[in-house]
This record gives sequence, C-alpha cells and structure tokens, in this order.
Amino acid sequence: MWKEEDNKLKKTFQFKNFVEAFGFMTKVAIEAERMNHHPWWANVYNRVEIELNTHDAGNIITDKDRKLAEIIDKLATS
Ligand SMILES: C[C@H](O)[C@H](O)[C@H]1CNC2=NC(N)=NC(=O)C2=N1
Repeated sequence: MWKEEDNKLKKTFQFKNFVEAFGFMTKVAIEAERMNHHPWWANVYNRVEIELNTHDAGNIITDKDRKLAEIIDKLATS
C-alpha cells in the first residue's frame, strides 16, 4: 500500500535480487519519461523506495502522482 506522508506518496518494493529491482526501475523510468512525471527513488540491492509528489504544483500530491503510483504497482508485478 502507498502511504501518504509529508505530502508524498511513499512505497517500498522488494524484489528477488538487484537485476529484478533494476529491471523494474527501467520500466518505471520509461513510463515516467512518457508521462513527464518522475519519481524520487532510492535503490539498494533488491529494494526500491519510491516517493511521489508534484513540485510543479508546490510539492503536493496530485492526480499525476496517483496515476503514476497505479502504473508503478502494475509494473511491479509484470
Ligand atoms: C519541466 C518539467 O516538465 C517538470 O519539471 C516536470 C517533470 N517531472 C516532474 N515530476 C514530478 N514528480 N513532479 C513534477 O512536478 C514534475 N515536473
């Protein structure tokens, strides 16, 4: 589940290993670029922490963040 904290949507994903985690990040990167909406993220080995908000709207959560979160969830299991 995404949690809302500090005006951000936050979620941590865990994969089998680094290759799986990075493969997921690659898919998210392509979608983020297509949407022109980009995550803050951090990766160590099999873990990817993601935070979403919209700086263009004054660092708040917008529909763009909710849409990207939905897509990220789908990519995590595809
Ligand atoms: C100039 C460019 O379109 C903007 O900076 C876009 C790019 N990606 C973005 N990503 C996110 N997460 N928030 C934004 O406000 C945002 N703005």
